[in-house]
Amino acid sequence: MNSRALIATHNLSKMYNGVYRVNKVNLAVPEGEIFGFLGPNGAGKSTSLKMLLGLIKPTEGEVTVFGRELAKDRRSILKQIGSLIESPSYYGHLTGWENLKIMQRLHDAPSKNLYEVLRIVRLEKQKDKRVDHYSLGMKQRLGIAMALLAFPKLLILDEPTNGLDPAGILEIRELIKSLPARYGMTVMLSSHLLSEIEQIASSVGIISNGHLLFQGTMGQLNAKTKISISLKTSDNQAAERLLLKHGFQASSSGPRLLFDHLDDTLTAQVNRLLVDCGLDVIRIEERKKSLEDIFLELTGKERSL
Ligand SMILES: Nc1ncnc2c1ncn2[C@@H]1O[C@H](COP(=O)(O)OP(=O)(O)OP(=O)(O)O)[C@@H](O)[C@H]1O
Repeated sequence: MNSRALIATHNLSKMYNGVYRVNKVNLAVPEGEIFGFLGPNGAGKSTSLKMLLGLIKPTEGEVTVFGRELAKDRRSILKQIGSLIESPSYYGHLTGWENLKIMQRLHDAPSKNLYEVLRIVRLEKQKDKRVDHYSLGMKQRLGIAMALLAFPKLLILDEPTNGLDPAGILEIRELIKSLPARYGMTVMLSSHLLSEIEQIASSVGIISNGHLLFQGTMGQLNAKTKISISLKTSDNQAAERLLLKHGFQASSSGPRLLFDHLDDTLTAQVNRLLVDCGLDVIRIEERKKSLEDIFLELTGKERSL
């Protein structure tokens, strides 16, 4: 990654009851990006995020944020991070405004920020309602407003769209996406949904069973999706032998022959070779390995270890 890593971890690990739930994770979250931390339930996302925020102590490894070691400079680092981990904490009997006011004083943030964050999360009209009477989506937006109050350089959000309805998800997604350009923030957020990360993140880290399996830009992850040509003939075994003689290696057998890296010209050549040798070509299909396939492949492999 080209830009500076705002968060970097070195062999970050956490053991619970003799089992490593986070295992030698080396994260590099680039500045100014939205970094999606993706993994199935129980993969170790929340545990990792809690270590980044100094909420729990790593069993091993180090966390560096803004180029400074978290263990040595905890207070000043945490002052510049906004976060929402698990459900937002608030006083239900107080209004949204009163809750924000408490946070604003705690953070020593300018009071004009109160209006600004309310506007960003679109809670201006409900600010005088008791939070007990808020919908789940409103509570989540209040949580994000609290995390934004001091306009931190870094925002860490654990499953921010969890439990929201589709309209709420869309709204929060658009809001988060606007933060790097509008306020120069770096955002790290976790999700167990590939579709969510795909739509929001510019960089991604994939974790499963405590291991970081992939880290890079969304473009690098997308580059792993590949097109293959699937072939069905009147005699697949004969076709496979014939094509191999001409330098075409099938990547998998079964009812279809699969070939990687066949462009249009080579596909036409394969077709001609088969027909010329008296083999009927019944189907030629293009198959694209989706991101979902790759995600399942990555996490599935890990599961079977
Ligand atoms: N305090 C704890 N004590 C013991 N085990 C824990 C503790 N916290 C988490 N774990 C275990 O560590 C593993 C990772 O949990 P974690 O909450 O980090 O996963 P996650 O990726 O955030 O998934 P989810 O989305 O389901 O929360 C799980 O198996 C969980 O049961």
